[in-house]
Amino acid sequence: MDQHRSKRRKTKGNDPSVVKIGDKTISLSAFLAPPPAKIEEKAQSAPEENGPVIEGEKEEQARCTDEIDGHASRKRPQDGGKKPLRRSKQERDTPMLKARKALPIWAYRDEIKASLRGDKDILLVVGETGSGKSTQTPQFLCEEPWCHRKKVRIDTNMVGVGGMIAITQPRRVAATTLASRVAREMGTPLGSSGEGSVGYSACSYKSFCGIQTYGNTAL
Ligand SMILES: Nc1ncnc2c1ncn2[C@@H]1O[C@H](COP(=O)(O)OP(=O)(O)OP(=O)(O)O)[C@@H](O)[C@H]1O
Repeated sequence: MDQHRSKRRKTKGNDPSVVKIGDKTISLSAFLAPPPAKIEEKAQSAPEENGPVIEGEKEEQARCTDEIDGHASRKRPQDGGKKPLRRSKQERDTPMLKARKALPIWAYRDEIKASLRGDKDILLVVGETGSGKSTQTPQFLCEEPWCHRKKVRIDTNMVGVGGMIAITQPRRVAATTLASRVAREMGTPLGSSGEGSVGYSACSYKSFCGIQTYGNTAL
């Protein structure tokens, strides 16, 4: 038994990569050492191992200064081969924001916002059905400083004015659907429904949007 075992496997000297089976000596060094080409390949891919970069993200990193909803996102200086620059979750476009950006009206958002600055009070927007007039225009405008709620003095009283966008829809179902859609796009909960009107409290600027059917009073 001992003789049989010693015949099966003997190593030569202290070299662990050499195995002796019977009267044959086999060197495993070629199998144990990684091939040189692979080492080179690994060295090249090493920086990516610091943090996997999602496909297309490199491009996005380069476009880090892209405007998102009118706010320029932060851009970090190139750090010479350190960890790849990654955009935070908030900076990445959500599927909803991507869908908004794909609407025809998105390209005109700056023009729409600029048109109502200064002393201009009225803007008529004409666009195809589904181009984003109802869902997007209020979201563009509620970011404007003039749309924010302000306190003004009337006689001796300080009163809050502005901070409201009223949107009319001819049918209650249409109003509810629109309110629900815009609330989802803005990431705000739907407001409580008042009698004969539907509305949602909107956006972090504390503006308020009321979506109404004709004939109802503003929220
Ligand atoms: N409730 C909803 N669910 C899913 N997508 C919606 C919803 N409401 C609107 N959308 C999407 O938003 C896009 C813009 O809709 P919006 O109502 O703003 O267009 P519109 O220009 O006002 O159309 P219309 O002239 O018919 O009122 C639609 O094309 C659709 O893709």
